[in-house]
Amino acid sequence: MTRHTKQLRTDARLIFDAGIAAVDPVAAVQNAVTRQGHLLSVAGEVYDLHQYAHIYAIGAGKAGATMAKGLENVLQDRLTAGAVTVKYDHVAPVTAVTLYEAGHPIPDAAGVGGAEAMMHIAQQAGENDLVFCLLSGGGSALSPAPSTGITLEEKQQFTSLLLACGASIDEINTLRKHLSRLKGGQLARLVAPARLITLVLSDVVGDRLDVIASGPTVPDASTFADCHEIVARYGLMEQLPPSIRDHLQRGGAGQVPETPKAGEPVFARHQTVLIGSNRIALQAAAQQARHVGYTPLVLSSSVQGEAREIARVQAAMAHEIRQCGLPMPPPVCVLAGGETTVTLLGQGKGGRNQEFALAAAMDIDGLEGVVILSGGTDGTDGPTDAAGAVADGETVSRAQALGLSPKDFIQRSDSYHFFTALDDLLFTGPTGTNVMDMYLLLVG
Ligand SMILES: Nc1ncnc2c1ncn2[C@@H]1O[C@H](COP(=O)(O)OP(=O)(O)O)[C@@H](O)[C@H]1O
Ligand SMILES: O=C(O)[C@@H](CO)OP(=O)(O)O
Ligand SMILES: [Mg+2]
Repeated sequence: MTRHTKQLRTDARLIFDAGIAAVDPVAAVQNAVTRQGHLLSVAGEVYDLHQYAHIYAIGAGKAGATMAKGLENVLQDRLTAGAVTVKYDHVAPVTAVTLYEAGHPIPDAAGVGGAEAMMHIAQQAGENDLVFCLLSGGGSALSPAPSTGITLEEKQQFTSLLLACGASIDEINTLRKHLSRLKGGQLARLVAPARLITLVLSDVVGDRLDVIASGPTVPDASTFADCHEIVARYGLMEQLPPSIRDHLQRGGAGQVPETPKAGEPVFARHQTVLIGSNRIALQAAAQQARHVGYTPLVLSSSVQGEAREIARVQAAMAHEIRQCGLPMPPPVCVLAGGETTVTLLGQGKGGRNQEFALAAAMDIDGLEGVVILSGGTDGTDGPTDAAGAVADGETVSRAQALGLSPKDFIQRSDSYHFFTALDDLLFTGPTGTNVMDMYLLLVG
């Protein structure tokens, strides 16, 4: 006897929400940073607040406002000032910190204003000051500080080129770091000699600190030589705006200083803490799954690849569990996370999670007691107002009854309208956090 699909759907949503709650930036900051009187404890290290004249908060990222809020809750009147850039509308009620709302993924003039405010604070912070840097996904586009000679327009043009060429976030950010005055550890140079604590919410597979938001406060292992390789690999040289080509060429010839490397004294007074990640979200979701009666199985927080292909793997697991109880008998909740990609096929509307759910629906057609939920933890999947979508074994037959062909919708990259018609989009609203996506499979 399988659990009713409706119950599975309710449970899937509960499990997804528990994952998101675990990486809520306000809570995550307050878990990592605690205060007792004048003693501040940051992931095991203790700071005596009496030793610091001023405490500042700088940073950038989609979760910047909620991270700042968490820090204000802990530091209260000890926080002197701050400048944090967030994506438009990703705000939270903060008092000491000034929020700059700016464009993402293409940087804009508002972002330049935020980056300048952040660099100003970093520069004026002295030996007796403490600077918190709050970083989350989106931080790269939200902190444009083009190297001398490069205009914002050129950087915008270049960003569009980069995002469309198929390069990985690691490769994209290697280039960004070498065209910036603050990325790739250069912000740490400005903060020194002040004490620096960086709090990071990871939105990249592997949680690499030098990749998230282009690692403005950590050592950068990449070089101008790497930039040249990437430009060659994606055939970008001809399309580069002239100032950018010139800058990379001068960098390659040793005429522009490299980003700071590991071991440089600039990182001596620096602590970095990863406060939230996809793995942390999955673990909390798994706990919730157990709580509502499923055996949880966390597969991986590092899923990457074409959304519609990854979805087929999850659907295949559904078949195996249903048919022969392997790798575990129902009720089971298989959890995975990461960030897929979508090769667009048409002009429709959708996101990688909606596409995932649509592809999964086609493969679990007719299966009883199976629900698949795919959702972005930031609450916005692609250029839509949905976080993702939910599919079950009846999704395809319900669509067909409405005269809709799932295959046509996939071919038009129009998963949003497919799930709109079925009323199966997943809505959370902007969550204030951002640790990539979660893929849940429930077999009851
Ligand atoms: N019609 C569509 N169908 C499926 N995916 C889409 C569609 N349009 C855009 N996307 C995908 O949405 C992604 C951007 O999603 P978004 O949630 O804004 O990213 P992030 O949260 O990582 O910044 C792009 O990688 C793009 O491939
Ligand atoms: O800011 C960035 O560099 C990346 C990774 O952290 O985030 P996003 O893909 O959201 O722009
Ligand atoms: Mg998103």
